[in-house]
Amino acid sequence: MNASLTSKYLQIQGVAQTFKTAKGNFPALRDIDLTVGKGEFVALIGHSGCGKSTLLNLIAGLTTPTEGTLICANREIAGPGPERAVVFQNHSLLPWLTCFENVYLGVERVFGQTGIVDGKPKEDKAQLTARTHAALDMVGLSHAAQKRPGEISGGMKQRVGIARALAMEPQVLLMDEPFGALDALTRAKLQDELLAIVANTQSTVVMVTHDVDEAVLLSDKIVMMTNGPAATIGEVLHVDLPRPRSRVTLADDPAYLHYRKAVIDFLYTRQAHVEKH
Ligand SMILES: Nc1ncnc2c1ncn2[C@@H]1O[C@H](COP(=O)(O)OP(=O)(O)OP(=O)(O)O)[C@@H](O)[C@H]1O
Repeated sequence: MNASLTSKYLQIQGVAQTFKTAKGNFPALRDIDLTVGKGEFVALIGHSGCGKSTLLNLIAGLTTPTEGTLICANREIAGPGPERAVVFQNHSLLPWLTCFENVYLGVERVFGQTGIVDGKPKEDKAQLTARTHAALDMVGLSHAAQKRPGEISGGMKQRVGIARALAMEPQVLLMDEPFGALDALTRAKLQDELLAIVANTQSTVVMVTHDVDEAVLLSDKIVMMTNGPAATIGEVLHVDLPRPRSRVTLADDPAYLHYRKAVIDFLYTRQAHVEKH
């Protein structure tokens, strides 16, 4: 892969999104320009309603922009694709299937179809099963493969959602507040697991979060968004902390505290949220 494609793997150019509502047009996003390099970890942070999920959905190809273009690996994003997998906050597992079956479903869709998918030929059942087990193993859930979502904890369900996305071997992992609904300890554990997995898979990640510490700990770039309506990118903070990162070591690292303060200043001083009544 050439250097220019590596540094401009994901390109968002002049993107705007306006929704048609009963009360007329609602401009959610305007003038979004962003470049993400291959293997970069990017956090989208901003106050509630500023358009983080709207931007993520555009990258996922679940919606199309009113203006502008999104490009992934030199190709315009025209819809969802197996190279971009999404992990939602509420894990969205099918309750009647086991953890194994929930992951297998996605694996089969990407690698089990007849014909050539993403340059790879069709795989047989044994190969699909092996892929599924490998993904569950990566998130430490081999022991729960035969359990149904109703029989496991929230953190475990979230892990299944991550395993399902990872099993598709996506080039880009899109995560919409994946740990938002979890308690602080489970959240910390999954953040550490995600750091290790991404270091291993070299995936490009775009993650929506509300959590300043999560953004600084995980990211290479923090994209800070202004308040809506017509939200845009206020500032991009480059986080140059060496990897692997340890939350314990970083807790009193001056560079970490500097990045943390920069995000807090942006959110609570420059973009102080004004509640609308
Ligand atoms: N389909 C839609 N139709 C109309 N308005 C929408 C639609 N989707 C989102 N919006 C509006 O666009 C704005 C951005 O929404 P979005 O969900 O992207 O924000 P967010 O930053 O992800 O919020 P949160 O952090 O609370 O999840 C909000 O004002 C929302 O009400």
